[in-house]
Amino acid sequence: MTPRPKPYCSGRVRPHDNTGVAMTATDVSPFERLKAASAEDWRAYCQHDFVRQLGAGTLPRAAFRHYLEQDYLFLIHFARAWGLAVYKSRTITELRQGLDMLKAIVDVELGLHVDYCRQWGVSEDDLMRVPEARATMAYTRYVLDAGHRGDLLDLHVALAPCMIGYAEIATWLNAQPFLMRDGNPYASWIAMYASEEFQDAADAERRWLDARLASVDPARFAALSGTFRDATRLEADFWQMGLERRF
Ligand SMILES: Cc1ncc(C[n+]2csc(CCO)c2C)c(N)n1
Repeated sequence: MTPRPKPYCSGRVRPHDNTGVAMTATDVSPFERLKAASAEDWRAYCQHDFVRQLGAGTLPRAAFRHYLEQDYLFLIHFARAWGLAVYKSRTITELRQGLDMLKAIVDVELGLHVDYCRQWGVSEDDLMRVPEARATMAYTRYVLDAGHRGDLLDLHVALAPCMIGYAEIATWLNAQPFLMRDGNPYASWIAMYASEEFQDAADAERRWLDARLASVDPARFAALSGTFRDATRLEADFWQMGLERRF
């Protein structure tokens, strides 16, 4: 699959545009500034060994199965997080957005996940019995707590590494020379997150965040950056949990 062009610039400030007028840091989108504030953690998450091995086709199948099992539990808690987004909504538009995400996960994605797990030798009964790993608990409960303590923006920022990270990971993988293009057992996983539908959803989330972040003051931006960094590190821990098959 051909990677799509990035909707935003890379996060580095271009010194000049073609008018010859010096550009400032404000030319970088607010979401890119959020990423830039956690650049090393973001890179460690998006370019984690789990991701690299998945792209190279060398990831042990047992590690991927362990990840898929935990991801089933993860999805259930993410559905709850969108339920919380409904509760935290102040407008009908926000409420409908949360409801649509909640319904998409409950009515569609969980079913697709069960089907996909079956292809990997994990039955629905197996999924029902999976004990929750600590990394799954830590990440999902962190996101729910960020939403409980804060407002809808705090919740969206905590959800951003999930919503946007996977889209960036798929785009990045498709551009890597180490990508196994033929016969990669993980090709359908990469293709799903590289799909136009998924990339469009990530773009919509970037736009939502850019609109909200544009009007926050520096202290609030710093606090949100902390939430974003925490959630990003918890995503990296989730990969590591898969790699080590840890509970
Ligand atoms: C650990 C982990 N992080 C992110 C995703 C991707 N993801 C899960 S739910 C959702 C939004 C609604 O579909 C997205 C993008 C995942 N599967 N597992």
